[in-house]
Amino acid sequence: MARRDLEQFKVPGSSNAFYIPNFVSEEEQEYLIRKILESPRHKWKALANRRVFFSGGEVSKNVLIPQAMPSFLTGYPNIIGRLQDTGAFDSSPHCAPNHVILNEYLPGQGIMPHEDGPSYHPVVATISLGSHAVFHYYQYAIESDVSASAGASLQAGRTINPRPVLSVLLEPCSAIVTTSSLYISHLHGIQDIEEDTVSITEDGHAFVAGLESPVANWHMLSPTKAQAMHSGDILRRGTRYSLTCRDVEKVMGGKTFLRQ
Ligand SMILES: O=C(O)CCC(=O)C(=O)O
Ligand SMILES: [Fe+2]
Repeated sequence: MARRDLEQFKVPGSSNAFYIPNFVSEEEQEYLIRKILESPRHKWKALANRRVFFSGGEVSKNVLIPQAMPSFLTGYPNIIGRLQDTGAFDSSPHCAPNHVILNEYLPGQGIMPHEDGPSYHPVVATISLGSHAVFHYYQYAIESDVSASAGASLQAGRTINPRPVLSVLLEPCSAIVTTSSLYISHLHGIQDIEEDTVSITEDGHAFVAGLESPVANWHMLSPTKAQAMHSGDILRRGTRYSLTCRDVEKVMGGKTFLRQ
């Protein structure tokens, strides 16, 4: 696949988020989901609100203990190589993701606002399969800002401003790349609801019901899907798989460990 210029996929309203629709084809999506479902049951870890499995190894104390990735990531359809071709990992230590967390969400499941933490180089590429998600980026509240703290949740003792700074609609087959400060100093999450309702203003801006923040990548969605959507349309969630691909900076057996 030809090298893609990430700049053309920049999400309006942020210089650190890039949305790539149709990153994989429908056929590739079908194949990936089949391979994911064929993965041995013991590889999955059940969490309170989703199931996960780790590819590329385990991360312990910020260090990756590496293991081979499954061929659906490195062979056909070569997700890792395709991500390298975006240039997103050009300045990461291994110039490619070496760790992939696969998440499975059933309708009604989500992920609380969180940070991905310091084990990783500050770039994450997330591929969505099987269903859409509305993905929000949040900021910590300034403690003196009383109105922002109303209804806010806490992460590691810090208050999160409940109003997202950026919201994007992730279509099945898409990739979103989050970098720099949006990775380092922001949080991200997906609400645990069964459906998302889109409202569209007369001037063509889309909002997700219940949230003040607009869908920042509305004009980047696959034309057929976005054009077919009307105000008040309900997007029912199905089972969604996400492949979250990152580069763990320190790898066991890597240069740092070989040095005597
Ligand atoms: O499923 C997603 O899109 C996000 C998952 C996530 O944030 C994570 O695995 O850290
Ligand atoms: Fe995350």
